[in-house]
Amino acid sequence: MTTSTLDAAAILEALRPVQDPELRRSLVELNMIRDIRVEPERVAFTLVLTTPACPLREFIVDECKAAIRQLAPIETIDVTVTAETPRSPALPDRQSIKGVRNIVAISSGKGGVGKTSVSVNVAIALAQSGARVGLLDADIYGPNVPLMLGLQDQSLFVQKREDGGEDIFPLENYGVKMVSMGLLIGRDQPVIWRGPMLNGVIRQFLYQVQWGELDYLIVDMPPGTGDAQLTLTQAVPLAGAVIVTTPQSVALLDSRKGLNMFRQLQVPILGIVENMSYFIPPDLPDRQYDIFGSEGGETTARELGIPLLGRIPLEIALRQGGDAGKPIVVGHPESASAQALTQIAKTLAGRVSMLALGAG
Ligand SMILES: Nc1ncnc2c1ncn2[C@@H]1O[C@H](COP(=O)(O)OP(=O)(O)OP(=O)(O)O)[C@@H](O)[C@H]1O
Repeated sequence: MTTSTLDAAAILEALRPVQDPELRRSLVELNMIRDIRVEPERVAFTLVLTTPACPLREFIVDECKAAIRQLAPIETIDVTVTAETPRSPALPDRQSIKGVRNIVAISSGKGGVGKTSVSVNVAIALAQSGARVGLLDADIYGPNVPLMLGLQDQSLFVQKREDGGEDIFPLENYGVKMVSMGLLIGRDQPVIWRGPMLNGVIRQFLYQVQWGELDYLIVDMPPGTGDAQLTLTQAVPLAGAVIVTTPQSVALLDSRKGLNMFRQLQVPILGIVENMSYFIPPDLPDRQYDIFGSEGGETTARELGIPLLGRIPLEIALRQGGDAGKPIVVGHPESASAQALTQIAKTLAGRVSMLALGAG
């Protein structure tokens, strides 16, 4: 079959009924189909997704090919997939960070639930998908991000500007740019900052870092709902917040307090991540033990009307990866927890784009 009777306009019309499954709008109307080329016996075009981490990439490509083949039985259809991540809307009383399209807060009601592990692995998984990613470790009470990224022995480069201000340059590993309050404060210094002083530091920190162009800035928040959380939430326009819980704490009031804070400040809740959901023994990786029951996260998410972004098993390799500065999505991408984290990153990216395009 040749393509002699076809032109780019015909291809575009054939693709018009194909919808973005999440946005439920035509790919053509969303300007996601570009650069159509019709050659003898071959059609090629570029598909511009709304996030490099699109969870439905393959599905959309297949739908496009099927739609074109309904028009004519063309064997060779080459689709070049790229992405342009939309920018979260600006808010009148909040100051955006230059070059940063979407800021995502990772929070938890209490400490030790795995918030930092989720932040680090999700950031790397997004970078692995091709996104430009930054990670801001704002958890001054447990600044473990540098350790988990294998950057604990480095120091931040701070440069004085002519106007008297300072520029802070992020460190980078596994494709993720990172700054940590911990690196700035110094590891041996006790964190004695309170209220106003801490708030000033957080603000300085947000706007002085030279991130460059980022699709996502992941912020590892301090646990709970204190001053630091309020400052962060009120300073920058957040694309949304993720709440990390464990099966035991998911039903507790703690995490609901966090939800209420974000709701009151009009920050969209992107979803709940249930960590340490079940146990996978290292010597029997096909087994899974639901130590705490298996319904908690799902039930709570449903009750609260918030998506459950995913459940991450308790796996020794996850802790070991964090301790060794080689997070599990890098060290053991085949493991159940790495796959859960990668899927969470994709779902999250999809939600952020949906909200940015006003389709939440
Ligand atoms: N799914 C998991 N499987 C195994 N170990 C885990 C898992 N999630 C977290 N951990 C381990 O639990 C400990 C606490 O995790 P992490 O530091 O990510 O939690 P956090 O909520 O950020 O804590 P903090 O409040 O201290 O910042 C770490 O040693 C981490 O490696």
